[in-house]
Amino acid sequence: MAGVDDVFGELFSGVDAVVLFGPSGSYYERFAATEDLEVIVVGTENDVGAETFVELPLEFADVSERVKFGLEGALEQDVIDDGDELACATSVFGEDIDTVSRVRASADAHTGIYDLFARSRAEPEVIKAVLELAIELGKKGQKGKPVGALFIVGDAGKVMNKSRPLSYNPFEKSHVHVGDPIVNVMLKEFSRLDGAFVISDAGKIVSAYRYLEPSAEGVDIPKGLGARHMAGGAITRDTNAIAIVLSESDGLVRAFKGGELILEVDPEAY
Ligand SMILES: Nc1ncnc2c1ncn2[C@@H]1O[C@H](COP(=O)(O)OP(=O)(O)OP(=O)(O)O)[C@@H](O)[C@H]1O
Ligand SMILES: [Mn+2]
Repeated sequence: MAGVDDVFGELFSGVDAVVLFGPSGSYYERFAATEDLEVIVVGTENDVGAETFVELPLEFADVSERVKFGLEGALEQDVIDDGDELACATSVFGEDIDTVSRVRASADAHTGIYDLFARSRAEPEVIKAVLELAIELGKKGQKGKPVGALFIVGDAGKVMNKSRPLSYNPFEKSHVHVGDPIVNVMLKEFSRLDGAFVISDAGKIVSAYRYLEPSAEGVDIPKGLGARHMAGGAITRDTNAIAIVLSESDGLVRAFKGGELILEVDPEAY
C-alpha cells in the first residue's frame, strides 16, 4: 500500500502547521510531542489545554465553514500567516478526527466572522449564547410554528436611543442575563411578539419589544430580506451593536455587524 501513503502523504508534506479541530486529548498529545511541528488547536473549548488555541463560537456543522472560521481566527491571532500551507484535521463522520484537508491560508478570504465574536463590544460568551438561542429557536420554532426573532447585542444605551417601545417592557426592573435557562425560556416565549430584544455588552436583557429606528442609509442588506433584517442590519451601522436575526420565512439565522451580513447558518444543520 506504499502508493496510498505516497499520494495521501503529499496532502501534508511541507505544511507550515497542523491545525487540529476539536481533537481528543490523546490525539493532541501525539502531535504536541512532535518537535519542529507547529500544532494549532481549534475548538469551542480548549479542553486539551493546547498551547496555541483558537476559539470557535460554535461547532460549525459544515466542515468548510469550520475550517474557514478557524483559519480566519488563526490569522487574526497571528498564529499563522497569509499564504501558509496547513494540514487541517477534523471529524466529518464521527467523533474522532477522520479527515485531513490541505488549505492555504488567505487573508483575502476575510469574512469578519472572527471579528464578530472576538472584536465586538459585547462579550464573546454573550454573543455565543444569543447565537445558540437563535439556532435553538429556529430548530424547534415556538409550539411547532416557525418564529422569527431579532436580538441586538451590545452598545445597549445607544440602541435604546435609536428605538422606541412597542409595548411595556417585561424586563424593565429585572436583572436577568441571556444564557440563564429560565431567561432563555422567557425570551422564546416573548419572541412571538413584535420588535427586537436589546441585550447589553455583559448579557443583561435590557428590553423586549423595541421598534428600531436606525437610519438605513448606506446599508447593504441582500435583496429579498425584509424589514426585520433591514432594521437589524442598519442598527449595527449606527451603533457598535451586532444583530442576530432568525428569519420566520426562511428559517435561517443571520448575524450583522457594521451594517454587513457576516454569518448565515441553517439551524437544521446543528
Ligand atoms: N424596525 C423594526 N424594529 C423591530 N422589529 C421590526 C422592525 N421591522 C420589522 N420588525 C419585526 O419583524 C417582523 C417581520 O417583518 P418582515 O417580514 O418585514 O421582516 P423580514 O426581514 O422579512 O423577516 P422574516 O424573514 O422573519 O419574515 C415584524 O412583524 C416585526 O416584529
Ligand atoms: Mn418577512
